[in-house]
Amino acid sequence: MSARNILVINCGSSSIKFALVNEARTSFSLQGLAERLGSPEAILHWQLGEDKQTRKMPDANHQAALAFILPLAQEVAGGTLDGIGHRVVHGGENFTSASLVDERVLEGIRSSAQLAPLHNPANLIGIEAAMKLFPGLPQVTVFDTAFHQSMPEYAYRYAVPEYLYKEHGVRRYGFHGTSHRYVSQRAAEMTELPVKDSCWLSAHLGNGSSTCAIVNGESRDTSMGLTPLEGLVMGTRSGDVDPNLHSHLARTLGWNLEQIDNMLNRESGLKGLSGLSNDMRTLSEARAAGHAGATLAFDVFCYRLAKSLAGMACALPRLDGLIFTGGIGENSAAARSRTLQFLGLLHLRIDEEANARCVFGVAGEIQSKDSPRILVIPTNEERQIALDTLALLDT
Ligand SMILES: Nc1ncnc2c1ncn2[C@@H]1O[C@H](COP(=O)(O)OP(=O)(O)O)[C@@H](O)[C@H]1O
Ligand SMILES: CC(=O)OP(=O)(O)O
Ligand SMILES: [Mg+2]
Repeated sequence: MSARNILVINCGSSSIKFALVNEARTSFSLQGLAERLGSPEAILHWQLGEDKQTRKMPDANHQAALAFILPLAQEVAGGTLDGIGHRVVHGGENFTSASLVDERVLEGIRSSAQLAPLHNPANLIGIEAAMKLFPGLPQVTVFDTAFHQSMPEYAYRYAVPEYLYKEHGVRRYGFHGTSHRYVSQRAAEMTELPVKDSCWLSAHLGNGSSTCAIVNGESRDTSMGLTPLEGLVMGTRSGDVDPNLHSHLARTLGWNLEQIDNMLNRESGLKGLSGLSNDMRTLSEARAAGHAGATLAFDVFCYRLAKSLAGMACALPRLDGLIFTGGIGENSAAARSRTLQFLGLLHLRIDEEANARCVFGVAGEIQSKDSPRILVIPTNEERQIALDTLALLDT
């Protein structure tokens, strides 16, 4: 049998990553990224072999970007596609592993959409567009939530009445599972610590950000919860706030639920704190120019990240190291350094020269002597989704 080709579509909250993955090769024949979607700076980058191209798509949303991306992938793949793997953010308790798309699966994703309002609708747009263009191909969904199904009950339950869990599914699910799983496996390859005997903290820092405690290759706790709003400060999401903020805003400002949801999911985080941008690159430039809001947003982001990592350490029997990944984790040496200033009590110390080297896709160890390992590992959700898709097609 010749090596198979899988097209992977990863619709994030403000981006679409896509890749044509051949099971026999580690590099992608086609890969790309549509980013800053929904803004005047929306732009599509793709790479075909060595050839890099860029196309500005002002104000393009997910649908508009897919209308360009899918035909491009179809053309490059010719008749050689064996399946399509889709990232789906929220699978609730309905899905604990990858699934072949059918009406039941689509309904399951729709029913979880309220819990992931920035994501599941985007994921569905991707699946439906691909089904229309490639009706004969198997479509597979790989869920962010699946990896965290191994959390113990004391980590996933909220301290609210039991019937809310039993009858309404109110519990912590966690997200970014595909990324946390991928980087913990890569960490094993880089360090020769076997997956089955390893204890990692992982920080996935993108537009959405989360931390995870991974013991022997299994998630034991993670910072996101019922929805991808809990936990860290993110691009436009607040992360943790006092739960009474909701009733406070309703009582004092007369806000309705939609206004509160919108403020917490789309107007908060780095964007809300800085008053400038949700994008860490823009904030880095502004910080260098002395912008007070950008400096505060950066500090709150790093301090809250450190606090979350220290909390996650409770789930580990020992600490082998910390992994940084995601757009900010892979590229912002400044954010890594500032975060580690707050983590001295975990004996985590950074080597600034090594830290400065690990940007733009360079993986490596950045700890100083006598510190547990600190790794920078570019995530590759696309490759992991392709592998999961192939594994499902084999069953
Ligand atoms: N060179 C860089 N320096 C600092 N931040 C960066 C850099 N490159 C990308 N980022 C940040 O990474 C974030 C996007 O991360 P990414 O993982 O690509 O997002 P998504 O969650 O949409 O998949 C943005 O905040 C962006 O500013
Ligand atoms: C779950 C989540 O936050 O995803 P993203 O980082 O793609 O926004
Ligand atoms: Mg992402």
